[in-house]
Amino acid sequence: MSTQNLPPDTQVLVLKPESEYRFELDPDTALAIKLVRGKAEIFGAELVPGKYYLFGVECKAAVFTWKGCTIEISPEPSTEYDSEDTPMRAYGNLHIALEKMRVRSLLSLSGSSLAPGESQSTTKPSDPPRVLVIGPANSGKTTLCKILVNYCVRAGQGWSPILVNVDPNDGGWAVPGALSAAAVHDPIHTYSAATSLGSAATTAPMSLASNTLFPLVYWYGHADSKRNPKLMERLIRNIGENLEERFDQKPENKASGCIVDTPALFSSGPAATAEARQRLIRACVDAFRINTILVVGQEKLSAEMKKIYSKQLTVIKVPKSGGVVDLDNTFRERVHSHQIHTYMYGTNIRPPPGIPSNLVFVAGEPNSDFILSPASTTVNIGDLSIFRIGTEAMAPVSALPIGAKRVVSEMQPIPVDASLSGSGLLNRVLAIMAPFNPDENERYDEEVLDLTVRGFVVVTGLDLKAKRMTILKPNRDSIAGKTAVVGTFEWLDE
Ligand SMILES: Nc1ncnc2c1ncn2[C@@H]1O[C@H](COP(=O)(O)OP(=O)(O)OP(=O)(O)O)[C@@H](O)[C@H]1O
Repeated sequence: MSTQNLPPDTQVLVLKPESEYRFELDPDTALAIKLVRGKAEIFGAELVPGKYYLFGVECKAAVFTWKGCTIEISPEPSTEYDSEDTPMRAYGNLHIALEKMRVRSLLSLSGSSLAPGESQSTTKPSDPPRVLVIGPANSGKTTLCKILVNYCVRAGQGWSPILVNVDPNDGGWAVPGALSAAAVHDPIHTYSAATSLGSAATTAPMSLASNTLFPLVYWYGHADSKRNPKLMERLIRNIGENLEERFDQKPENKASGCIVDTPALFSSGPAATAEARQRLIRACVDAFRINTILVVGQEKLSAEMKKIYSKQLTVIKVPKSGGVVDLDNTFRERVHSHQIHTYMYGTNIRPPPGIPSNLVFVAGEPNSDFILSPASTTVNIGDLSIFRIGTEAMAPVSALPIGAKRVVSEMQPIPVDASLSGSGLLNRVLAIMAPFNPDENERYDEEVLDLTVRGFVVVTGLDLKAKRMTILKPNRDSIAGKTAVVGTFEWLDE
């Protein structure tokens, strides 16, 4: 192919059928990819030919093709290679199996007695696929969830599966520390490490954009799911209880089922964590009425799951992709900071040189659609009731005097006085919660744990003398009179 009219530093790559081009971006670098021939997809989301797709914010991803394709890549990223060894055939088969469950479920929900080609004896009311994806750290759990959800919405059957993210390290559609769920109608695009579950429009749930997903969000407040397992468990159950009533329950949506992405805690680990792991898996299985567990790339975990659950549900071991990148803690911390920045400011990736900005798209949409402008306001400290949940205020058990018991439980909401110098609120992310039950008789001590999140703000300034604090928030809504919960995430607006 002629490279005469191509932007500088552009390479043209021909991919063989069932192979993929993998890339990893360094900080502050961007990449544009254009599909020029054939069909290609990124984690299940199809690329439209002729458009430049833009990637940034340390994105790591792969362009996969079933039948072969030609792509243009500008400029050359520091890490890139192509591979014919992918687990996509296994993932595709998995999708077909889940699709069959959806069709059977829809037929049973719409009262049809027979599926084409099925005899009376095999036709019985069927559950939609409710899938739990577990596996070790960096096994590609989130990526597999995305691929399965994307294949589902691309099937052209009007499905909208619910994607649940109970990995607080990931942040889902909100900020890190959040657990969330959303009904997905359109493919999820991968373009930045800060938005692993897609669209920037969803990173500011308090603002409205035309294509906004409306996630159901709960606030855990920490990156490590082992930090407060009881709280994790409670929030997981809360999401499960809310799913039914929150999302549209027309038959196509109900039959679409759900896919649950989990933290790496769920893989093997020291004996001490085994019980917590089992409890969290059990919480997910019960809360989402899971009927299929997918174990990514770990034989031992898959054997363990089969032993415990094989009587009640299907356990399937799925291969790990060789392309999954090992993400270390420094990278994850950087990503957390990018995620909070993205929540406030949106995504603004500068196109590589030579590519006109009007021709580049982020996730298939104009670049400018992804830029948000947050508001900074100063409020009286007393305008906001702030709580933290148990653990952070607790001394470790080993530090307590012999015989002494904890007086604060992991689940106890503790009021935080922002006017005290040691409040620790400066630069902290706060979740602004939905209102308490207006009926006084329905109120209870730990109610704040069960409230959903309306949005997130960051305390960017504290003036103890004037008893005022400066808050950065993604929109102009007033926060006066609201309740907030603080976790352990800090962020500097640089
Ligand atoms: N085939 C691939 N080619 C290139 N990069 C990939 C591929 N598959 C996954 N990745 C990247 O590898 C990284 C880790 O993958 P992913 O987040 O899916 O793993 P995980 O098991 O969910 O991680 P965690 O430990 O956070 O639970 C992500 O940045 C993802 O985009």
